[in-house]
Amino acid sequence: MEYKRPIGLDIDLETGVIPGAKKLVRRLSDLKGYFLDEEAYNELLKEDPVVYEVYAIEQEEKEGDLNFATTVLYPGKVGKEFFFTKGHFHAKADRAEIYYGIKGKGGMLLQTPEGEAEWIPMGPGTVVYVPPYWAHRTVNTGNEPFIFLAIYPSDAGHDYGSIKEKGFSKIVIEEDGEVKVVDNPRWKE
Ligand SMILES: O=C(CO)[C@@H](O)[C@H](O)[C@H](O)COP(=O)(O)O
Ligand SMILES: [Fe+2]
Repeated sequence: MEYKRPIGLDIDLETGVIPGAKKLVRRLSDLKGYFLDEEAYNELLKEDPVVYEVYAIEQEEKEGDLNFATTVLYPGKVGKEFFFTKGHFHAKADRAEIYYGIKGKGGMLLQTPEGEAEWIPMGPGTVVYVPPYWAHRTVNTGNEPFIFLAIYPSDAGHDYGSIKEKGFSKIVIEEDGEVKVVDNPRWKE
């Protein structure tokens, strides 16, 4: 049998960069239709800022193997809504995942297929278990990059469709200088 070689790498804990990883960049223009305030979205689109970057070390989509990736989620808001990742179910919906907070301040919105949502605040050292079947999106509620590591089955895949269409039942906003998790007025079951 041919064995794969082990990997040992140092994540840059200041920048989130994983040496040799595949880099993915998501700009505001990649998130069209995701934010509530369309006017604020179109205004900020003139600058089209980078919202997040992902550094991933991925294996073939085979049962039993693992991928890992850091995400660098930049601070910012569209209207009242904090910058977030697209959010997804896994294509193989029963695949779980572990997140680990490295730097900055934020949290994770999770949601069942029925739309039951949960908010878990995250900072450096926070570990989050994403159970099978839960969609997940991270949100930066601070004013520096929010950096975290994700470890997930290499055959999990991403299913962005239903979140893109319906969003999460909760949104994370700044109101009166406070972080609030409130009902999404546009949520439709
Ligand atoms: O959950 C995973 C992998 O299963 C993370 O690595 C995200 O892929 C990343 O934080 C970007 O978020 P999305 O754009 O994929 O929602
Ligand atoms: Fe995931």
